[in-house]
Parts: sequence; structure tokens; C-alpha cells
Amino acid sequence: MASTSPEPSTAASETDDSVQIRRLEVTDHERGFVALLSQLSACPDLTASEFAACFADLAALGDDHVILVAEDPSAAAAPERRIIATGCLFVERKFLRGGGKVGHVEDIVVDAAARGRGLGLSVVRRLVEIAKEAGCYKVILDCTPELRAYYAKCGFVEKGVQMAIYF
Ligand SMILES: CC(=O)SCCNC(=O)CCNC(=O)[C@H](O)C(C)(C)COP(=O)(O)OP(=O)(O)OC[C@H]1O[C@@H](n2cnc3c(N)ncnc32)[C@H](O)[C@@H]1OP(=O)(O)O
Repeated sequence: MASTSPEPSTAASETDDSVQIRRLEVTDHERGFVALLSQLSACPDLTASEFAACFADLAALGDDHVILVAEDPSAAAAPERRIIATGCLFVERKFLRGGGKVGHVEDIVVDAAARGRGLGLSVVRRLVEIAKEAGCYKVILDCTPELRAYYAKCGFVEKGVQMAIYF
């Protein structure tokens, strides 16, 4: 099945309560992936073909763009297996540091009903591991001040100032 990386989705990690974390697959459109993202920011629904086109663009970036997801493991959720957590790693290639790489952690969301169970921590930790395995010399992210404590639990330390221009 197509996934956003050549790495098979079976190369997954397990959280404490046996939630499997795997790569995004194109069929996750049917499992509420877009609705989950809308809990983070404006994310209008996409048709199946729009989703597939976006998925193909991102999949073409290979291991430089990794989206992880976790399915609802509860028996009640089968067979639909809704997506209840996600996170993204973008690997930026640079001339600095002898052609170094920087990992950007983005779009971390856990479904409101599944928060507080360690899922967010597991997703971020796995993305950080992937960044390290990819040879990144650092991993960075932007967040609101309210999330300082959460990302500190994920191993991040505060550094610099975030600035932005929105269009
Ligand atoms: C780079 C970005 O994407 S920033 C955007 C982050 N995403 C969002 O704001 C979307 C809405 N929020 C969410 O989806 C979730 O609340 C998340 C992703 C922030 C946290 O997910 P959860 O699965 O609830 O977190 P998890 O249960 O793994 O918590 C891990 C630890 O962080 C702590 N923590 C979790 N959320 C917060 C918070 N908002 N503030 C302070 N501490 C927190 C937990 O108490 C826990 O600590 P413990 O190990 O001592 O018990």
C-alpha cells in the first residue's frame, strides 16, 4: 500500500497502550486524517482525488517528508480504525555544516478524546528518532507558550525567537 515513505509502514513503533504508530497511507483519507488535522488549524476537507494528489506530491519527497499516524486501537473502532494522532517531520538539506540536515517537527495533533495518554509524546519521540537516524544535526519546532512544558517533556529546550509573515 502506498505510504509517504519507502520505509514500510510495518516499521512502526508501539506506545505503552499498544497503539501502533506508522507512516501515513493514502487510504487514511477515509479514516479521518483531515478531520484530525482540523483540530490543529484550518483544514478544509479534501476530496479523495485532492487528497491523493497532495499525498503523491509529499510521497515524492521520500524520507525528507515523513508523516506518522496512530490508529484508534479500541475494538469499538474496528474496522474503521480512525486516525487519532499524527505528526510530521520535514528534513531540510543545507550547505551549512558540510551539507547538514535539519529536522522540522510540524503538525502534531492528538484527537481531543485521546489526549493525556502519552500518544503525543510517542509520536514526537518517534519523529525525533527518525531525524537522528536521517543524520540531522538538530530538530526544531515552533509552538505556543502554553506548549512549552509538553515539548520539554519530549526533550526540547527553548532556543531563539519565532518570527513569521502570514499570507
Ligand atoms: C509543532 C506543533 O505541531 S505545535 C502544535 C501542537 N498541537 C496542538 O496544539 C493541537 C492540540 N493539542 C493536542 O493535539 C495535544 O494536546 C498535544 C499534541 C499537544 C499533546 O498530546 P497528548 O497525547 O495529550 O500528550 P501526552 O499525553 O503524550 O503528554 C505528554 C506529557 O506532556 C504533558 N502535556 C501534554 N499536553 C500539555 C500541555 N498542553 N501543557 C503542558 N503539559 C502538557 C502531559 O501532562 C504529559 O506529561 P507526563 O508524562 O508528566 O504525564
